[in-house]
Amino acid sequence: MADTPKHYPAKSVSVIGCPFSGGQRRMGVDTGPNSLVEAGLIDQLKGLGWQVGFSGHQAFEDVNKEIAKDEDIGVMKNPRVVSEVSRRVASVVEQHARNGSMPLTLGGDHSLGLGTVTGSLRVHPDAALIWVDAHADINTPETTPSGNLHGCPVSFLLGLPGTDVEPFNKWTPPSKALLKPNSVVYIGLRDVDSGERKILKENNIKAFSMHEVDKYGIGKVVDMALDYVNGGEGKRERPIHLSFDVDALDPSVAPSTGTPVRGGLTFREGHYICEALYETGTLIAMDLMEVNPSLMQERDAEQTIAIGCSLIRSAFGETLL
Ligand SMILES: NC(=[NH2+])NCCC[C@H](N)C(=O)O
Ligand SMILES: [Mn+2]
Ligand SMILES: [Mn+2]
Repeated sequence: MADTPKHYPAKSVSVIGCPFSGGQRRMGVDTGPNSLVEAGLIDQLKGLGWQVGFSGHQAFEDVNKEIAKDEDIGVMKNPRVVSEVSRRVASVVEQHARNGSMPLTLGGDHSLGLGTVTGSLRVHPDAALIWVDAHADINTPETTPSGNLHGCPVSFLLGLPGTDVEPFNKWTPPSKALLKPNSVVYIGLRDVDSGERKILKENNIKAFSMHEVDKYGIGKVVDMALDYVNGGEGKRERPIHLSFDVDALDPSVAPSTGTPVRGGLTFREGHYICEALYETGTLIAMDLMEVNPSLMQERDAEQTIAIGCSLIRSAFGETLL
């Protein structure tokens, strides 16, 4: 059991609330971070023995104001706003990680993952990415069926063909991509677009879909994922950035999210992933994304917020016994 994280000097976490919804089209996901904090997340983390830094949510008002004016580029929706927010998030995450405090980013939509993972990799260039999601979020501006950039962050992180587009290439040019295809592992996939499927195959990207979760069980899947990124059975050293989209969970468990897909992770499977990653001591950052409290009924929203908090607690050391 890890007490001090292996890649940080102390149990210190910085909570980065990102009230942002411009990577998709449903209202309300920008209120996710505040709902998680209002539900008591900060004190819960303190209760687990962490020093918690939180001084209010990121101020994106000035960027958000530009949304109405932000014309499509090709099929991309809100490209300038998404790019600017990711750019800022990358530098905030980077600063906290450099100061020795683990960034915990609360979304907001998953386009924010472009920023969080970029920030992590600037400080921990050898980090691997574990992306827990119903979706692969690896569309490029050429393959995206929706134009919603929350379906694209991983392709930008990898600098795939098609991502050399303005305004993203101004600050994160594909030629300087920090993430390699063999440093990514997916868990929970079940809604992958045909263009994404091709990208996953061509780049040989490791993915455990719900089919593998059913076949092997979550314990084995997480072990295989960790063995893969660490390059050896039982090796647990490599820094890991966990990007958790709450829609990885089944909609019966986490209903208040913008793109729910049935057949997802159970309550325990979701928590198990977080617990197992905590146990390795190698987590260097976590994202909890796509909690949208304004969808569904109030009871559903409360349930989803509560689960967001408990997934985070599991990743920060809450145990059952
Ligand atoms: N982060 C998410 N919830 N992504 C959903 C993406 C859905 C679809 N693949 C798209 O590109 O539009
Ligand atoms: Mn998703
Ligand atoms: Mn996602």
